[in-house]
Amino acid sequence: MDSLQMKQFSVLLWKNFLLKSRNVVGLVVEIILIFLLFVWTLTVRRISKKTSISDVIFNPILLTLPKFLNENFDYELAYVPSESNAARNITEMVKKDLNFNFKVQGFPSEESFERYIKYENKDAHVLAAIVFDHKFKTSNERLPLQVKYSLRFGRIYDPENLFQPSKYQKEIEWNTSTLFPSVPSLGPRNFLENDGGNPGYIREGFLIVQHSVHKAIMMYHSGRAAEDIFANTTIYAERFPHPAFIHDSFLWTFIAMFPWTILFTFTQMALVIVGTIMLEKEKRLKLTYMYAYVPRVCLFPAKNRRGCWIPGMEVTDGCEHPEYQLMVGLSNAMLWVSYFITFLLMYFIIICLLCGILFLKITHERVFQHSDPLFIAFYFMCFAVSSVLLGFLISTLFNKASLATSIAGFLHFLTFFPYLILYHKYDQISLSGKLALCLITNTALAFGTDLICKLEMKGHGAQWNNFATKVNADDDLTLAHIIGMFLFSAFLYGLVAWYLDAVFPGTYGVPKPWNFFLQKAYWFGEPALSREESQVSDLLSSDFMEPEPVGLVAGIRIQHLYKEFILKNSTLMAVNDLSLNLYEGQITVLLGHNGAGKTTTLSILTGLYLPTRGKVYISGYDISSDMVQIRKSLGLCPQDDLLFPMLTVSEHLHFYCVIKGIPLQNQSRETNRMLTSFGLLQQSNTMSKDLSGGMKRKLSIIIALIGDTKVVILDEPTSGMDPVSRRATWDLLQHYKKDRTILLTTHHMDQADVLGDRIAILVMGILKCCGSSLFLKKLYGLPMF
Ligand SMILES: Nc1ncnc2c1ncn2[C@@H]1O[C@H](COP(=O)(O)OP(=O)(O)OP(=O)(O)O)[C@@H](O)[C@H]1O
Repeated sequence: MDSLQMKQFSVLLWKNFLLKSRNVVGLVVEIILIFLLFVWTLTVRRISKKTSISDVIFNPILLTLPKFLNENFDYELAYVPSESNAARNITEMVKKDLNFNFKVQGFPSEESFERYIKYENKDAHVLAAIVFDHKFKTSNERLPLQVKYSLRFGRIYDPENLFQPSKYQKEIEWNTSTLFPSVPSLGPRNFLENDGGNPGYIREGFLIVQHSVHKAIMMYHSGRAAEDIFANTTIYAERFPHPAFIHDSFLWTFIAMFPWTILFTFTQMALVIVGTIMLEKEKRLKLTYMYAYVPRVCLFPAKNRRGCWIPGMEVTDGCEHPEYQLMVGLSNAMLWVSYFITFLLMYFIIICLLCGILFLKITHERVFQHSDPLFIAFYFMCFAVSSVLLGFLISTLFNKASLATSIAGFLHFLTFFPYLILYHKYDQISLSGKLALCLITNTALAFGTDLICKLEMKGHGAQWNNFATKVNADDDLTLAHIIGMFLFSAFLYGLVAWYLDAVFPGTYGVPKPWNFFLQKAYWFGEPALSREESQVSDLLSSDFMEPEPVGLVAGIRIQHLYKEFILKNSTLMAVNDLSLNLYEGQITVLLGHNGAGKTTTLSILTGLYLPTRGKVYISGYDISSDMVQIRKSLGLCPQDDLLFPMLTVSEHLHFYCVIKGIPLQNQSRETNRMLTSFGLLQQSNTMSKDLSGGMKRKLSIIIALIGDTKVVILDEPTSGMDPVSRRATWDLLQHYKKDRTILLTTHHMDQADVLGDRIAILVMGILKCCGSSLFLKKLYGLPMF
């Protein structure tokens, strides 16, 4: 970045922050919205009390069969494989040990047992199946000494109604694949229940059946010796005692609602990012609405001044102009970076508020007790980076603001769904599966907030020194992974957005070839050699074209220019084979009725539209390849005033002086000269929203002329001015035309007559005649049309 670019970038940020600071009401509204979202978090914090639980000593429990077994009902003990006598004998011994009238039934394979359960509706009948993991070659083959088996239990049935699954159905999942509960706790699990509660390894009969199987296997191998050992043995189960601890019911509620709260908190930002960029793209503003998004967002749709509904955005009047910032010489990269920094700053403010709510002692207890606020802020900032770039990506995919914003809102919630759907299967997902899911920003956010809550529940909190360690032994995913995935997905989103923005810039803007990134010129710029050396022209000579002036340099050369618009069922040739030279030191007026093609021609000259065919050279540079170079000396006054309503006249001029590279020491001389010339000196501290229509036009003309602009394009510059101001402006334009190539459009004959050194008349996109006012008067007589 050279020093001019540094200055341009700083002035962009200066402008954004200045505008933001003047929109205090909007900022307050946003803070209130965030605060409302978190009021309920604090309310839950307030109503959920911490309880001190004294040390817990559990009573021993005699292992018995489940209480819900009903004597009058047929229960079964199953075994696999049925052809093994050893398996059958052991199951019979288990039945005898349990002292219950089970029917013992064998199955050749585990699959056949499953079929029996599923298709013969026997799950209420089978208490357990003992599945031996051995290949028995003959039915009399003995069990090996090292026995491998598994116990399979059925569902719990309501003791009152054996054919109805228990209402605790969900809770009986035993999670046998994990060593620890996925949600950790400071105290013992289900500390009020002697038998450990759910999963019901004791109360559902698992321990007693397991003990009986072990007893049977030992007796099978050791016979009497084992029988003697067990003859006078009674088995009790007793949970470990636990020292006193603090039970905080809040965290149990919070872990369920925190990802949701975070999701809603950032919804507005997701909409704002896409909505802002899309509006600028759709309305050809790129950047000029930037001031509007910060404070003036709302949760409800708003209407812009053209009556279109924009979800969640309030649109400000007065700043519509085709990619103006690019046209006056800012680079696309600089615009994106300034978007990025400004949005990131917005996130930063929200994240600071969020951290304030999480870490300040607003109620009797802080929401987070153990985590490091700086780490949490860093974590959310990494999310913000990813989220901003995802917003950039979405905005490059669409051309319509309303559609893109709706889809962004929809995607914001949709991308949270993988977390919701997979929440109960979380333990079964491999690390690589989790990392793949973390490519979706909101899913990663939800996984991460979940981990933060778990670390809080463990009493460690999320800290710089533990963010790369596992939260529990069964979960490989750490906060370090999540942060890494935020940054990686941000990189991917940014890469795709950059490519799409270049190749599909939308309705306005010049698309680059698909392989632009392979071209040296993209990275190192076009060599200055592309500057046109000769000014040989093949303009048509006819009775309607005055011969070209001799000895003048053509600042703009248009050659066989065509612009075709594809409409629904037809095509429209807005500019048709236009060839024209515009000379330095002259004002060339493009005259034509409404719809003649004047603005379209100007739009091509400024790089807003790509020509369908033809060439245009400005200061010797080809517009198709050297637009960046051309824009450095281009001044533009668009048909609609491009002004920031909340900036004063002098702030506008400072902004554009810096962008045009005018040294600071010359700025006040330059701006004072211009303001005095145009009679705006008294209004220099007036905000542009308070200027009259004519004054706004004058300011737009000053912006076009300021700096070393060699080529000035003015689209109906005096529209809306009173006759005196018009006359004064004409005089000034005559004064400023020296060394400049000025192109001006109008439909007013008198303006063309007074101002135009040469007048080109366009009719339905076709150049009908071109020459001095005198030449045209001779040709047509008065009035011309
Ligand atoms: N983006 C577009 N898509 C389709 N048609 C367009 C587009 N822009 C302009 N046109 C059409 O091209 C023709 C020329 O329009 P243009 O705006 O260049 O005329 P103009 O001479 O500037 O008119 P005015 O004096 O009213 O501004 C018109 O018929 C217009 O409807």
